[in-house]
Parts: sequence; structure tokens; C-alpha cells
Amino acid sequence: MRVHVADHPLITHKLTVLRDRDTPSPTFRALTNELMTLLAYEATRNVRVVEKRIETPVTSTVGVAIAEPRPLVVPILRAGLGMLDGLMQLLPTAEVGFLGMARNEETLQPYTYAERLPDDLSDRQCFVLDPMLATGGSLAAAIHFLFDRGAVDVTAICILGAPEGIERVEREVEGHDVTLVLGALDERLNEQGYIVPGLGDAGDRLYGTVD
Ligand SMILES: O=P(O)(O)OC[C@H]1O[C@H](OP(=O)(O)OP(=O)(O)O)[C@H](O)[C@@H]1O
Ligand SMILES: O=c1cc[nH]c(=O)[nH]1
Ligand SMILES: [Mg+2]
Repeated sequence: MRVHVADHPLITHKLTVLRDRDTPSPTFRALTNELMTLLAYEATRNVRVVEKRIETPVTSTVGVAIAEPRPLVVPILRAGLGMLDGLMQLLPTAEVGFLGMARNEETLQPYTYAERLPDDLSDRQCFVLDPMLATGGSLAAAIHFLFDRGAVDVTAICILGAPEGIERVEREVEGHDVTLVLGALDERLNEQGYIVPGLGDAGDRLYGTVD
């Protein structure tokens, strides 16, 4: 697994506001969207393209177009939904599939409550969106869903990751083509499985609810 941690002052600045417990939901949503656009730039670096000949007003030239089959973007509900628009702004022709997953907050085991993905992902490049990579259980399960259906490579985009979770995902996806793009690598998990320093529960902060 290739791991890329963003290193950019604008990302760190936006993350600082996102982490602040006093940041309200509307600002949190707007920042998540902006951060996603910045992370998407790195995450789509290897998006597959094909050569395309076009006519400019001056001459004929060769550029590129996004290759077929189009990439599949998979936000992990709920919190991953907050990242979808930011990526679709850069990849407007991508297809979107959905995975609904929630972590049992006592056992920390993820369970899948919804799935709406194409049955056949052969030859597909996939982008998984989830702001939080904590124990790594949810992300590892999501990535396996995609490879089990034939995906060729998966790029996961997370805003924050904990070292414990990254190690677990790395172990569980060994042998597959996986890239992880992170906004920041945090210190650790606490006893409740929350990322430290983290930002709390991303889903609750995005949508203003408490589980
Ligand atoms: O790495 P893990 O230990 O599996 O934890 C990370 C998961 O926890 C959060 O979702 P949550 O279960 O809170 O669901 P939500 O998005 O509906 O809030 C987060 O968005 C990840 O999906
Ligand atoms: O810190 C964490 C860990 C899991 N899920 C979250 O939303 N936040
Ligand atoms: Mg949550």
C-alpha cells in the first residue's frame, strides 16, 4: 500500500479549523468539501486517461480524456458523503456507488447496512471516501468489497488517519494495488477507539446529530 500524507499549509490550516470543537456544522461541511478538493488533486494523480485528438481554433493537437470504464467513487456513509461533492467537482464524469457502514462503538467492529455498487467492477479504478481511518476496520472491509467484485486498484482518501489503523489496512490489503491519501497522520487511538488529537465523530459534526 502506498501512503501519501498531504503536506501543505492550506490543508493544515483548514484541518486546524475542522478539529476545533467550536466549529459549527455548516463551517465543518464547507471545510470538508474544500479539503477534499485539495486532497483530490493528489489522489487523482494516477487516474487513467487515453489520448484524444482535438482541433483547437489554430491546429490539431493531442490531449487526454478520462479512460473507460469511468472511475467509480464510493463514499462510506454517513461521514464519507461529506467528501463526495469535492471529488465530483474534479471528476464530474465518475460513477458513484454507496456503502453504508457503521462502527459498533462498544466492540469497534464495523457492520454494513447498505450497499449500492455495480455487481461487476472488472477493470475499474475506484476511489473510496471516508474522513476517518481509526482502527481501520471500516476501510479494510470497504476495500475488500471492491476487490471481491473485480476492482483493479483502489485509492482511499481520508482526512485523518491513526497509525494503528493504517497498519491494519496495510496488513489486510496486502497483495492488492491500494493507495491511501491522508490529510494528516495523527498520533494514536484513545481507549474508545477515537483518533487523537482527531476531530471527534465526523458524522455527528457534519450533520449536527449525536448517535
Ligand atoms: O476505522 P474504524 O475504527 O472502522 O472507524 C472509522 C469509521 O467510523 C466512522 O463512521 P461511523 O461508524 O461513526 O459512522 P457514521 O459515518 O454514520 O458516523 C468513520 O466515518 C469511519 O467509517
Ligand atoms: O475519531 C474517530 C474515530 C472513528 N470515527 C470518527 O468519526 N472519529
Ligand atoms: Mg460516526
